[in-house]
Amino acid sequence: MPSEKAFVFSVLLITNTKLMNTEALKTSLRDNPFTRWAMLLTVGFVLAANYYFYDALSPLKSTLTKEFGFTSTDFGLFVSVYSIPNVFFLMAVMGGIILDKLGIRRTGFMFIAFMTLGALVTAYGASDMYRNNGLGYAFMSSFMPGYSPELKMMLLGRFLFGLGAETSIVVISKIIVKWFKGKELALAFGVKLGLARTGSFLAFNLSPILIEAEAGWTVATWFAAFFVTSALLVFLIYMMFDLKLDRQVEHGGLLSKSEEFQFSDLTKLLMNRSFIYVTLLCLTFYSAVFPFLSFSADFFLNKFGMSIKESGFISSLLPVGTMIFTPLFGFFVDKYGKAASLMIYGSLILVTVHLIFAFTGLTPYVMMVILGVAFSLVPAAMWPSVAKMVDETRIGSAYGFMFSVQNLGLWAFPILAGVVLDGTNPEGTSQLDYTYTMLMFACLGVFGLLFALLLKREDKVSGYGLELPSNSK
Ligand SMILES: C[C@H](NC(=O)[C@@H](N)CCCCN)C(=O)O
Repeated sequence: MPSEKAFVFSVLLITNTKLMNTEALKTSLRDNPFTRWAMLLTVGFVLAANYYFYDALSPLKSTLTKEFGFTSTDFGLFVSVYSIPNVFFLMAVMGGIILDKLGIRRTGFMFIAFMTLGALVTAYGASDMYRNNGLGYAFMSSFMPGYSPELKMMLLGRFLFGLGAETSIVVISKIIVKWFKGKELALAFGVKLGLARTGSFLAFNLSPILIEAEAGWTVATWFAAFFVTSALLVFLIYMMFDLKLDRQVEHGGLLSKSEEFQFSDLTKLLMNRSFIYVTLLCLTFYSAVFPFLSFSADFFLNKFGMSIKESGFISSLLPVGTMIFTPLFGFFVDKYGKAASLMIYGSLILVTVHLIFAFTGLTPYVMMVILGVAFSLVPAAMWPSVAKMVDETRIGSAYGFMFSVQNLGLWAFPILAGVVLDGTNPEGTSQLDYTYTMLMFACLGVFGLLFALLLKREDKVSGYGLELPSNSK
């Protein structure tokens, strides 16, 4: 009889605990749509600041030449140094491993802090305070006299910025999965990209206005740096909610021990042909877009004789297009599939637009919107496709690896674009000819197209179902 009572008591206890756990899950913060989307907006702000800073100096290339004597190669170096920590120290991959070990809050804070420090150092390197023999000026003047002390300090700043920025994107992807898994995940990814691109859009339009400020053109660089600093503060708010959610679901974090990165995972990834093709597409496609975007305002300024403001505005049409189209194509991929085909169409459009830029004088307004369609088709189809090829528990390592490979292109091609520009234009020329630079970007697009075709062909063999709707796999 006592044992019978004990049995009934245990059953009641287990049932009660289960009920309490279910209740906790039901009422956790992530189950409240308002809180979930508010969290997306919070981390979206961090991403927007990240993308704003990345692009803030692109419409100011001619200003940097006027103020500091930057050549096109110097500008290319400045753009590309962002990628050095991610290519040569595999920071995006390492960041993913650190993320698995330390969790979202500590990793996020650490890398966004690096990003902030880098942004502030860059703005300081361009400031009058530094140029009037400020801290570090004498040191930066004491070596490599071929490079100005301004350029050297700004390179150091952008290096630190890049070290933090890429891993913070990986952290934010994990955050989206944490809050939206089993809910509106694909849409959330689309909106996240849209918010990120809002940062680029603002950068191309605000920087040309801010350089006209009474306090001097460096208001543009300080504003960008303070935007990133505010993102660090906003992330602190996110951390409070993240902690609360973790307490509610009674887990230390989203990832379990078995999800931790192992080096054998990388070997498995490298044996997967579909993954290799999508990574190579990521490398070539993004190398034909981001480095192009960094030079685009200067290209419009030189080819069409536009003002800094107008050329910045045209560049910003690319992110505007993506803000609208990426969530739409994401929705399409979820519902109807055709991801591999969309990547082919996106690559084809990219090549066509770059060739038009190289050889014709067609209005860049329409072309940039069309390029925005290409830049929505490929990302909207690419990132969810990786989730079909790679086990969900390895998705962080897979994205980290892709980011590191992609950064090889984001490092090399801005430098090459600058070298090609300097090499094909006589020194001191008043109007730069971009034909060869544009041809270089078109060639990258051709390689992207080839990898997209191979990916579609491979999909028939591997059976990952890239052409099928999201929920059918
Ligand atoms: C998601 C993807 N972002 C990236 O690929 C980053 N590794 C590079 C970002 C560089 C410019 N901010 C994207 O934006 O589509």
